[in-house]
Amino acid sequence: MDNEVLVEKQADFKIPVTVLSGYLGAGKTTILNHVLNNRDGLRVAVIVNDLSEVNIDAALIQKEGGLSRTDEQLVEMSNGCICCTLRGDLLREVERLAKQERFDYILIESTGVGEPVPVAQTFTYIDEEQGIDLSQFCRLDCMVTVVDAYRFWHDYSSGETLLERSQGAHEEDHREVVDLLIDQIEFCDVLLLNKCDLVSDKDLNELEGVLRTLQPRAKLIRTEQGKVDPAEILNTGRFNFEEASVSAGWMRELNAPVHTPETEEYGIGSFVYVRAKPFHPERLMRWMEEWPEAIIRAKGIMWLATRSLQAQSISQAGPSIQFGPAGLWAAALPESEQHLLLEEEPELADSWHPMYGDRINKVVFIGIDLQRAEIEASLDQCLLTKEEMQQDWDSLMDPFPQSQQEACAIN
Ligand SMILES: Nc1nc2c(ncn2[C@@H]2O[C@H](COP(=O)(O)OP(=O)(O)OP(=O)(O)O)[C@@H](O)[C@H]2O)c(=O)[nH]1
Repeated sequence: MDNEVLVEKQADFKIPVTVLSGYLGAGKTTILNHVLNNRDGLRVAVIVNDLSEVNIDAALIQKEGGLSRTDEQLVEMSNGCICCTLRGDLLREVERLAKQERFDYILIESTGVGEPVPVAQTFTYIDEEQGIDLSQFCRLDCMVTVVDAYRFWHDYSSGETLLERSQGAHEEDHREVVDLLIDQIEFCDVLLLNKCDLVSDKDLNELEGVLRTLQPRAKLIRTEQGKVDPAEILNTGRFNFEEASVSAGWMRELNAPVHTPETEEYGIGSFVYVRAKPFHPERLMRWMEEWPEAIIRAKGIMWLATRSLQAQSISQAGPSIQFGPAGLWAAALPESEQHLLLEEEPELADSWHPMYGDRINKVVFIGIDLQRAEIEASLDQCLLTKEEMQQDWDSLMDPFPQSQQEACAIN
């Protein structure tokens, strides 16, 4: 390569970044150490985020990761989470490391309670407040989520909040453990199913089927003691914000014109419930209180008869059911705005109801051995009857939360 080409190539170099997420104890540090010990001469800068003051993971990596003290660097970010309170610090730290032009790679271990989307946004959007555009120096290469194969179902069905486990990122952190697990799984490029040594083949196959349905785009790799080929998570070129944002299984199902059934071997399946009729709020509430156990994940929008202006969103994972306002229906907008919207989104016009416009119930259900006909029939019972359709909908009782602030767990 002549010198000019080489200089140009170096000027274009953007340091690749891999982010490891995954619930507490899933095996992130173990994986990081394994990758560092097999890094094949790459000069790596590592950022380790810990919620507590004492960064134990950093100490372990320092001891076991074999980083060269002269050529490489370990940065500890403690006492907060890089997806929220320490986001600004992450921006500045990555900018500082990238500008040194000493490293070939940046590896980040997020806290176990960190959400991947805000971390990915840190690399994708210009931060106006700090005037930093990380995309000038870095290229987010791969978002990795580590899943603990042994603890998954336990954590999934525990019904506990992070605060109840004393794992909250702050005193107001009311997130449920299962919602965090699902957020981490639904936004990633690679899923590492770790601790496979502790689970039978049959259970692993079933869990793998569930994870693939929740997250069809990511590459799924089984690991034991974090032993993964570094090439699977470094310099993969897999990250793409737009693709990752719409990669969740429920979103694909919702947008897929034709539903392709998953493998039936473990009875894992999904379907979309679509009805252009509103729900009777009290009957729907009762249905939700008796939520069928076979449903692992549900997500979508709902139309309550008492709320003709606003769509409601529903998001369920295990015992956690979140329900709350999701914005105005297009049919509730002034006519001029409606026209503009319909011009911009012609597919909205295709499904426009002459009386109710875009108001609709559209919910994806993912589960094991889902009794689709039964679920649909019982939900149909919660829709307004023919007679109720003619009555005053506003006079119905509505037990659901009224505002976004009130939006809460139903169970
Ligand atoms: N049996 C078994 N144990 C594992 C495996 N991977 C990691 N461990 C153990 O699980 C525990 C937690 O592993 P870590 O790598 O510290 O997990 P982490 O995700 O970094 O944990 P936090 O930083 O607390 O979120 C340690 O005791 C590991 O030795 C595995 O594949 N099998």
